[in-house]
Order: sequence, then structure tokens, then C-alpha cells
Amino acid sequence: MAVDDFLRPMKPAMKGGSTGPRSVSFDADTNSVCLLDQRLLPHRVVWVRTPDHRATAQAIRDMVVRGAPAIAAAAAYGLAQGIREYGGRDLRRFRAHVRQVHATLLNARPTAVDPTRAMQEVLDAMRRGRTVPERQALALAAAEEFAHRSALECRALGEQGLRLIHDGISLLTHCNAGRLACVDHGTATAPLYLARERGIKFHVFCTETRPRSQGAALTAWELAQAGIPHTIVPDTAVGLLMQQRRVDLVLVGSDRVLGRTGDVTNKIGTYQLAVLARRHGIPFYVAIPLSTLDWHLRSPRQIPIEERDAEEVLCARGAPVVPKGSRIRPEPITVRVANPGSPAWNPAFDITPAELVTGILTPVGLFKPGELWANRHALGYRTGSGTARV
Ligand SMILES: CSC[C@@H](O)[C@@H](O)C(=O)COP(=O)(O)O
Repeated sequence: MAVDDFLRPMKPAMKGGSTGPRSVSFDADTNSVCLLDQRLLPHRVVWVRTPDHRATAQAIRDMVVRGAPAIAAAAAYGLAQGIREYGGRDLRRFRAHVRQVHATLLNARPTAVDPTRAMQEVLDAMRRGRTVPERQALALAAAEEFAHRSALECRALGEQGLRLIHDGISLLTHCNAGRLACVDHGTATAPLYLARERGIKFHVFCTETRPRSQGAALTAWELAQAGIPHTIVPDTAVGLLMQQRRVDLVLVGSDRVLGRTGDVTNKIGTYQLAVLARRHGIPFYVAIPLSTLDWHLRSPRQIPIEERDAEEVLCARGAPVVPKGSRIRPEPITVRVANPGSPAWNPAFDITPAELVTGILTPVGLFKPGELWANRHALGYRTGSGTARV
């Protein structure tokens, strides 16, 4: 069954200290995860809620919610939601139920490490309870705590990143590493929002980010709402843009940074941006909350790269064009672009080697990729095998 068969429309709730309704939140009364449906942006602003953990996993897989910190919060809430679905008192059966809920959410999208880490926090907190109801309450409190801390970390990231944004600069970002991709504030965009608030003048180039167009649809939407001057460029125009010296720095997010090596996984196309940036002597920065650090994997070859449906490459999604000034808001549609019957390959992420990365911006400071391991304790290092303990 498609995710749309499960989603329920809703009104967003505001949380204290946030810059707007959070893109991911939880409603304890209905035991549902509340999401802004990112597949419909910028054409429609529709808030939905997922009635059970299976629907939450499906919403992550179908990219109703996307972006590493946002899917981490959704997975943490989804785990708490599934844990709260259990009606019995028997601890042995409860553990088996938790294992099944955890596996369902873990398999939704494999590349970002943030959901794994967020769900481990929920499981660790839950184990402190003795009875089923105690464990259910602790699981939800831990999911709320993760989402809250994630938002605070993104805000701190913004403050740390202000040092990169000077009057008159022009920067390039890829995919969407904004508020939509996080609980709040964004990663790569967090310094931009703060810089804008402080009256710094700068320009942002957003890559279109085919095949799902997160840059053209989501980053441009966010920047327009914040009044930040920006230009959408085709992914294929970046070489020319850099050759013409129109970019001073590149700032992107990430789905998994290896704490041991400094290698960076991010949206497909990031690697070629980093190669071009090096060719043109342009600094290349990556902004991450602490949940994006993977302290477990030793080699980038171990990183699982998600491959998505070929249809995303063969087709394009958008809304029909209407005359300027028209009040009609047409429904988003999918159109076929490619030659019917031709196959396509659709890897969703790539890996940028540490040697191409100038700096990793974190909530606790700016580090060279090779400095992460030496600073691991300040960066929230977690021991463990990487295998979940339920
Ligand atoms: C803070 S977002 C960092 C990354 O998650 C982002 O750049 C990205 O690659 C998102 O990919 P997506 O496939 O849209 O979930």
C-alpha cells in the first residue's frame, strides 16, 4: 500500500524557541508522528501525521520526510510510537516487538547514520525502565530529547559557521541541508539564517540536485522565505560557475561523516562539487550535528549507499505552469522525461574523500577532517559495536 493511504492531514504545532513549526514532531495524544510533506513543496504546504510505526517507516522511505537529522528525529519518534503500540505487560514479548519495530525503521533508508544513532539513544534510555509502561514513557522522553537537542545543535552550528559568511561573498550549496532536512534551523543553512539576521549581505547558488530536485524545490523555497538572495543552477553548471570565479566557498550538509577518517557521505553529486572546488582553489565545508558522526566504521567502503527507484531519474516531478499572477495552484504531477524503456541507475549518495574537505563545521567548532578522531570526546564519541541493543 502507498504511504498516501496511511497519512492523515493535520495542523502543525509550534514548539518553544523554534523559528517556525518544526518539520518533525510528535503528538502523544494520538501516538502519531507529525511531518511537513516535503514531496509536495514548494507547490503545496501540507502537514500530515503517520498513525503507526509502519507508516512512519514508509514516510521515511518515500521521502515525505528527508534529510539526515529530520529522518533521525522521525525514526526516534517512530520507534517510541511503535514501542507505545504494545498493549501487553509481558517483557519477553515486548522485547521481540521492540526488535521488530526497530528493524522496520532501520531499514527505511540505509545511508544516513543519524537514525541509527537516534534510535540507539531511545533504546538505551528505554532499558532503564523496569515495566512495560515505564519503558514506553522513557522511550518517548528520549525521542523528544533527541529532537530537542538536534534543534539546539543546529542553532549552535549556525553560530559556529558565522565566521565563514562575510559581506559580499557568494557561496554554493547542494541538495537541501536546511530547516526541512532537520528538526529546525538546518545544518548548511543555519549560518545563512543567522548571517541574514545580522545584516550580512551574501548570495547563495543552489544546485538543482537532480533527480529529486531538493535544491531547486526545497532550498530555494526556504531561502526565498527567509529573504536570502539566491540563484538556482543546473548541477551541470557548477564547473562554469567556478571557472568564472563566481563562488567563494562551498557549504553542504552530510548524512554520515566517518569520525576515524573524515570521509563525507552526502547527496549524489557532492563528490564532483568537491573535485571542482579543489581544481579551482575554493574552500569546501561540511556542516553537521553530532549525530552525523559515525565512530564505528573504519573505511568509506563500508558505507551503505542507497540506490533508489530508476523512475526518479527517468521522470521529473513538478506542477503545471500557470500564467504569472494566476491564483490557480495546480496539483504537482510526474512526467516522463527519458526514452521509454531505457534503464537508469539511481544512487542517492556519494562519498567525498577527506582530502577534498577543508573543514567540518560542528556545534562545538570547526575541525579539519583529520582532527575529528583526536577531538572525539568533545564531539560526542560513543563506543559500541554499531549493532543495536534492544
Ligand atoms: C542536513 S541535511 C544533510 C543531508 O542529509 C542532505 O544534504 C542530503 O543529502 C539529504 O538527502 P535526501 O535524499 O534528500 O534525504
